[in-house]
Amino acid sequence: MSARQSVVTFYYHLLSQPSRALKIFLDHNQIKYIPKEVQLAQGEHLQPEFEAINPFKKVPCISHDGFVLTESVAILRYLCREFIVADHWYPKDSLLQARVDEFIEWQHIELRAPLAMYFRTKFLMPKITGKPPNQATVDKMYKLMVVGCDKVENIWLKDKPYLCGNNISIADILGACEIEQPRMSGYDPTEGRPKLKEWMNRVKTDLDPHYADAHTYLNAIAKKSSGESVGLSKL
Ligand SMILES: N[C@@H](CCC(=O)N[C@@H](CS)C(=O)NCC(=O)O)C(=O)O
Repeated sequence: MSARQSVVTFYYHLLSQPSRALKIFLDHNQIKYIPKEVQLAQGEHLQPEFEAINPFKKVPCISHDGFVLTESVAILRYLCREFIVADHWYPKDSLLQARVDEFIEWQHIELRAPLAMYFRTKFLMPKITGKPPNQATVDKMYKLMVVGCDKVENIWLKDKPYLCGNNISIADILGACEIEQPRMSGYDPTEGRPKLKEWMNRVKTDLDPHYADAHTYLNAIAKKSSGESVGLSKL
């Protein structure tokens, strides 16, 4: 267990993919934390009080015994060092750890960027601004999103049950939370991708009830015809 005495203070919002990944990891590993939901729709993250905590004005971030850390990947690695968690989450073995790092580095640009941008341009910004989406941008993001999801199906999951080998790791939590995001804008990456679908089910089974809990709000939006009739008061 951590040498530090205080519990983690966790700033998050559940429509944020990396926030969900962190919440699932904290809950699953029974790491005590004080939850601080940051109301993005109300611009709470832009207020001086939050800026004083995270100058980047984004979620997630944590504060642990006065040590503030941003960036979900850095936070997950920190938690794996500071708390007693099973080795498979971020293996100490150099080669196994390198495989986890390989996915985490890859996913920022090739998975997270297009999936998040598709969600943002097709669903989120029209909701916020009341203006129709820029179709050319939506189409561009759609194509990149399909390429990213195909790479998960055909390369990352080609011959192994989890993204980085035979065991679940922080890569799987981060990856699964990204894959969930475009469902809110009407695109389900598991359709037509059997390996990805099986892997998502495997990850959910491993992490429930915490996985389902973190995705309650997202599932409600995804269910209602791409969220058209769901308000974003909690965003
Ligand atoms: N690379 C960061 C991404 C953080 C990020 O982009 N957070 C988004 C939500 S997913 C946010 O807070 N956006 C608010 C804004 O940009 O105004 C991480 O992985 O933690």
